[in-house]
Amino acid sequence: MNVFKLLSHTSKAPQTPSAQKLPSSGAAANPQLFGHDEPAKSPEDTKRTRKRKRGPEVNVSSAPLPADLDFFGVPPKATDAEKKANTGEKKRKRKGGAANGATGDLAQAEANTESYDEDESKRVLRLHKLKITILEDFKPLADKITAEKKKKKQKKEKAEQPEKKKMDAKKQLFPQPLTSFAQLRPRYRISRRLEDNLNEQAYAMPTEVQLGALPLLLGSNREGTQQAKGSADYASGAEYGGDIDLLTVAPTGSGKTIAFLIPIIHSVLSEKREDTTEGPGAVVIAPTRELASQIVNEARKLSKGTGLKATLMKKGMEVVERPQEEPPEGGVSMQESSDEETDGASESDDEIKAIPQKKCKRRRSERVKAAILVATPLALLNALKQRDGTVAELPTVRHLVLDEADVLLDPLFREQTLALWNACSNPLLRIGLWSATMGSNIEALAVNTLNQRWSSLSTALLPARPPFIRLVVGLKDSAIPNITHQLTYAATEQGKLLGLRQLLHPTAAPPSNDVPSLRPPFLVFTQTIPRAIALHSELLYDIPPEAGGSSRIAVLHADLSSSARESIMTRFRRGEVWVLITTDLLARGVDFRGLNGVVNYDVPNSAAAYVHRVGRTARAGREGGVAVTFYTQEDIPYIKLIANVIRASEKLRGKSEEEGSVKQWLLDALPTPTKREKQTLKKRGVEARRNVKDKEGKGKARISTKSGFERKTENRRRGAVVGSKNRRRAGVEKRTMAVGSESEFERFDE
Ligand SMILES: Nc1ncnc2c1ncn2[C@@H]1O[C@H](COP(=O)(O)OP(=O)(O)OP(=O)(O)O)[C@@H](O)[C@H]1O
Repeated sequence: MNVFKLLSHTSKAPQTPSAQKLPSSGAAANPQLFGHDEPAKSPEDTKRTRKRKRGPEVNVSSAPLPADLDFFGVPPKATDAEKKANTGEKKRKRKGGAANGATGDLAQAEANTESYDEDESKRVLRLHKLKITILEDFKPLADKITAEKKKKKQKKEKAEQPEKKKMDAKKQLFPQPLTSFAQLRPRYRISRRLEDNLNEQAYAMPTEVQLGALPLLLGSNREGTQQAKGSADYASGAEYGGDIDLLTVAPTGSGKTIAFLIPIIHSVLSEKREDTTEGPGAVVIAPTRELASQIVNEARKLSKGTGLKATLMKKGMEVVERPQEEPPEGGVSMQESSDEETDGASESDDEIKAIPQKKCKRRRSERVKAAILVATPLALLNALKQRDGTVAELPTVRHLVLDEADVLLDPLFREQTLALWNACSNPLLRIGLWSATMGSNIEALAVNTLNQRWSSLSTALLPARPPFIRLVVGLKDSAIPNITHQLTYAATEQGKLLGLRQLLHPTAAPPSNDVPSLRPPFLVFTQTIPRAIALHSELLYDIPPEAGGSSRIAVLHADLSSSARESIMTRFRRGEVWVLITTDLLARGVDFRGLNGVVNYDVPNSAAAYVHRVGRTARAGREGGVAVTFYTQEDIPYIKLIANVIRASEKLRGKSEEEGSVKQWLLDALPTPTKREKQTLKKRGVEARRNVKDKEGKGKARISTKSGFERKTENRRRGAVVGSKNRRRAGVEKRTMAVGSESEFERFDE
């Protein structure tokens, strides 16, 4: 019997394994999460139907749509404007292709790229659940601070500022949406190589975040600017010409990486800075080495053949000119320690290790010559730290991107990240903060930091201060709607192990009506490194040798060497490893395209952590991703945080309260954690699981460190010894029975 059948809460109707479409079965025809069941209207259509209702709620798993509305399986119908632009491009290619940046071609293409009018832009943005707001607009203020002689006038104007700020603070923007990648070159004049490199990825259409962020970051277009000037109410954002600071909150797996890389590459290429030995033009910070290296790969694919280089910050690299120095007495070499990067997980504090001094002799360092540098915060900070403890400046950096900005500005990394932000001393620095989750405190911190930086600059010679804009896709801080969630009460640690084994051996317990099947490859998350290691040894022999045995299961955590981490990542990506047990090290940003599911063996320590962990599956619009979360008695005080996220995600999918997996009675029954409890949980995780063993060496939260196979073999051996003893004893007994009956009771004492 499937013991979890009665205890599980699952969010989706049953599916037989054969009927189930899995993320591993390939890319989705449409990577968008919202609004792709409605075609984009051509500008002409819009004129005909000015007023329209909002698009219907998206139901990703809905029944087949009528042919004229089924835009899921086929590329979207191009608007007339796009068709013309595409035809123009094709004609140009047929002619043999003009030189890169040929203005005649571009002018032609540009002329063919009609823009959406105000109503249509608003409709498309709303349909795709994009909300773009100006958090701080300094333009009117900065325009007025022009010269000394206007001081008197300034005083009066300053008095009006608060009112102005208030009015501007909530201003919404409706930029021209980017509904096809073919619009990039004619509208924003991106380089031919960049366009070709993007085309090589064969993305059918932009995702929601790309649809909104690329027009904002790539700047103005002729029509957009005219519209912006022509209408007082219509704010397209084009007047900022791409010169903005941007905070983006968009779902996991929605393609944020290329949304920030394309504008960076375009900008660096436009600057045509020949000498990259002065320092990088753009820096991207990510919380883990795995994510940083993935971003570098993406950047390299997009910048292939452009002459622009992207590099991962590694041990021994120099970013700025520093005098060759011996490490301080008994101290730690910054260069050496930079490789011991943290993972953003609760145990990361333990991971910054001291290196014995004899290892600290600094080699002659390699100087970074790349235009785009991708690094983890500690690695870059260590490379910038000078002997006197100060941090060297990076004046060449014009673009700073904080990927997973909320964790980078969380107390764990905050100091390091802010130090790097401040080290980017170029007054024209533009910042991008990107994540799938963003607390309001992070937003406030970003605004504060921007204000402080601006007030420390001598602004007289600077252009107007750029606005700080926020782009939100979908529902903020929620899990993507195309995942099937399963919240399972396992009561105890043993219950969790049993549950995981049932997932590993689906034939032993065929998927019931309530429990979706979880096919490898999948990730298993634990709270700490020791628990990941223990769970790995427990399950090591669970996969039969015919299927590859112990080589199919691996553990990845921050205590492993970087080469071991890299090798496990490669084996998992290649499909050689099927089940990867890990900590929150892999919870954020890491993109395993065909990952079928995620198991939260230990409950994540915040709602945001849940959103990121489960977001490793069902990426780029793929269907069939499953997220299983086991909870025990110890988790009950906190599980409501997770139940709420699941409820919100199901609502986004169009499920009613009755259809959803998390029922109202469960939410009513679960306690609501206090603010303090939430903070403690985030910092330390569930206390009972911190110590693997209690005083008696057992512990409720203990995962046996012996594999099931080893234990079985041991038990069998022990059984055989006992059996042979018993048999021997039985023989002796028989003989002694014959001698005297009192000997019969002696056995009971043994
Ligand atoms: N327009 C697109 N069409 C199809 N796939 C896309 C598109 N853009 C990006 N992708 C793919 O989507 C996947 C996820 O992209 P990416 O890693 O950038 O997501 P993300 O938004 O940064 O996610 P996370 O929040 O988890 O970091 C990648 O495999 C990427 O190649």
